[in-house]
Amino acid sequence: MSSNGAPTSLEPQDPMPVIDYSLLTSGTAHERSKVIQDIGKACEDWGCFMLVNHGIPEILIAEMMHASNEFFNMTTEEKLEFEAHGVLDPIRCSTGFNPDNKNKDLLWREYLRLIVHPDFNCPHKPPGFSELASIYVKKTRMVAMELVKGVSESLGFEASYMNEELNLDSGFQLLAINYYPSLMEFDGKRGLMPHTDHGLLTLLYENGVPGLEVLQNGKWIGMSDVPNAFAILNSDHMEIFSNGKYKSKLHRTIVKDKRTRITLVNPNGPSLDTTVGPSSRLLEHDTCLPRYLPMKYSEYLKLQTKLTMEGKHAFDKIRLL
Ligand SMILES: O=C(O)CCC(=O)C(=O)O
Ligand SMILES: [Fe+2]
Repeated sequence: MSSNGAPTSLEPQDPMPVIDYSLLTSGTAHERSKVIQDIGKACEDWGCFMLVNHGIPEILIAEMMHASNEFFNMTTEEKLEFEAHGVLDPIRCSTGFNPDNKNKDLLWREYLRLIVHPDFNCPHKPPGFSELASIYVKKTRMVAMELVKGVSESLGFEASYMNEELNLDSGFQLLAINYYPSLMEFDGKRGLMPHTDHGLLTLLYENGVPGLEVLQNGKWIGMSDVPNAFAILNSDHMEIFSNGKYKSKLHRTIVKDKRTRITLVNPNGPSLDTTVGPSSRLLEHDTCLPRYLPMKYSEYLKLQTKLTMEGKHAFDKIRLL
């Protein structure tokens, strides 16, 4: 606190914010309004937070982790059926199909990316995986949508505003499962390069093996020390819609632990045909200039894929100021 009692700006040693989801959904009116304030502050000061008491059963998460492990442990031939192609392919798997890909100087991981909303897609094997994933993503989507309502209110709008403006009922949700092999399987560098995600909010759950880091005040900070919590990250379209108030969070992964790391990651975006720009309500004030060019979400995804190959980011193409 400063001498006049107002909160001072964030200090690097401030702990990462922790948000109690249960207060958002079943707290008293006072608790809900306080947690919405906390969400707003977390989104503005950090661009990320840990979410506890999210109500997603630990047993379901453990079963998802187990089934994901089984998926990645299938033979290369079995996984080839789901090999990655275009960015909007409903099922995209990228693994060490070709041993030459395992360049030990590059950060290595395998992944399976599924479009799970508006339509649900999932590999038909291993047995039971699809049924489990379908239950899991319904639950994470519900949490994400409640969080977006809270974010909407924290920006001074009514809870349903972002849902309506961004057509979230037919919103695009992915389930990306990342698999960082154990040191026994692969003794090179395991991780993921610094990046921001597309969409509004990413929900991420890890299997107890740390590695995720966020850039905060010029320092990389680990995001792993809250048990049974989801890491929530602001994504590009949150920054665009809020006209720069809630910044997209730069994150990376470096796995030092020798065990296998698995993460269940849900980016949640608007519907693919929604053109996203700064909220018109935020631009009503004469003094407020748009900081981003509007772009259709599907175009953004395609542009991002193309530019990533060139080591660039789509975000830089639409930033105006
Ligand atoms: O697996 C992780 O630790 C990070 C994954 C991630 O950032 C992503 O899939 O976009
Ligand atoms: Fe990410």
